[in-house]
Amino acid sequence: MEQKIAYEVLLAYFKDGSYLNITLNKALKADMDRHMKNRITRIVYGTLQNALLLEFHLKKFVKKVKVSEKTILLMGLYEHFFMKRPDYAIVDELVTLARQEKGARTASFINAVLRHAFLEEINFEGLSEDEVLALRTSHPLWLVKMFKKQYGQDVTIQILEADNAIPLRSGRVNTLVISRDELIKEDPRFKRGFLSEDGVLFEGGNIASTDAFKEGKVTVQDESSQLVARLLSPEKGSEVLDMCGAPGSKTTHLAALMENTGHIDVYDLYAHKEQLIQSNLKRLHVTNVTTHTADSTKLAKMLQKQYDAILLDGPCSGLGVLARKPEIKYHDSSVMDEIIPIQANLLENAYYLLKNGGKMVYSTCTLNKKENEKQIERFICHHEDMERIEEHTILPYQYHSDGFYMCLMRKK
Ligand SMILES: C[S@@+](CC[C@H](N)C(=O)[O-])C[C@H]1O[C@@H](n2cnc3c(N)ncnc32)[C@H](O)[C@@H]1O
Repeated sequence: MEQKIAYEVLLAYFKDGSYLNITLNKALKADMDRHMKNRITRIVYGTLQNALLLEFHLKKFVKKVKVSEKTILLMGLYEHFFMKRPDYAIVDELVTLARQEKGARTASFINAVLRHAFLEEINFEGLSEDEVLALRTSHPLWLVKMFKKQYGQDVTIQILEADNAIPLRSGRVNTLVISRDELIKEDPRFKRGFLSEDGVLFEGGNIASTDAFKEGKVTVQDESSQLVARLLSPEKGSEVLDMCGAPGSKTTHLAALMENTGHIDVYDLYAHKEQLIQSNLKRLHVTNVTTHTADSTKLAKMLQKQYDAILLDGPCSGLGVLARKPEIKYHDSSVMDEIIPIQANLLENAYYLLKNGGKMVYSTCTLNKKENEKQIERFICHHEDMERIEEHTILPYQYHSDGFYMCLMRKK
């Protein structure tokens, strides 16, 4: 049963590029046993996080496989090398799965390949140090080289290893409705987080299936992402702009910090995403926000007003969230080059929309310094009246959280 569910989630990713976290959350039913949910999650995430390494080993035994066969074989190799389950149990379960899904011929093929592949260790002979590191941690070589250049060898190794950890199930208590202590008392499956003062960690599977979530007492948000709204800390009663807001995690946090006073305008490029923000506003009892669909690179020309506080949590390469979204590391690196000028353009718009004496936060969930520190250095260079107040990079291994960059600035 577990193998079949994990197989279906992984196959949907390998075949159609579906979002892993969305298909997995749909597959984990509320009435499933907690240990079963954990095992399925581990097989799904572990297999995809380690896919480059597992494919490297697999290529020694088969040259061409169908996507359904590849999915089963990678699962088997993951369970053998990382979960250390007995080989006979892995083969038995996966051969049965292959027979049910694809018939007797596929089952005997899977049986033969797994038995051979389990007999050998993974062999990196003849590869460079960087190539071995890239394969061992299943990251593309360009990314390993980029991190090494920007962070040095030791930090890079820790980042790459943290990218292969199973992410925590983190949430943010909605202080408009309940305090963190009260929530934990109501449902003891929630524990205090250790990074954000609004953070909780959940040990019962999917937070979105709890009553607390449905009643708007808690929302799904990584703890490092929760530090962003607190860094901006808008005053009660102030005018706030959130330039890239969907699905609204930080907008709703800003609203909670403002205790539903003042006003927040939130924008996103896509109409369907504006609806996501609206449904989160409703669920989380937020009443001081107006949503808009527009391109925020054109906002300074469109709007006549200026704001006391601005959040720019824009598009980025997502290299801080590889544990949660391992599929990102297999994307083409050219995406990054396209994003950098868009981020610079969004920053320019933020500058013109900010009042003198106003504050803004620029944040990303990436660790690429060209999108973070370097982007802000260039921005500040162009605007002498902008002052950098605080800048933080959270690396994913430090708190078992997403990696995040955030910078608080003030306009003089
Ligand atoms: C990192 S996500 C924002 C997450 C959000 N702040 C939250 O905490 O839930 C970046 C968002 O920027 C939006 N976006 C990208 N380009 C944009 C643009 N030119 N104008 C407005 N929104 C944009 C994307 O649709 C995406 O929803």
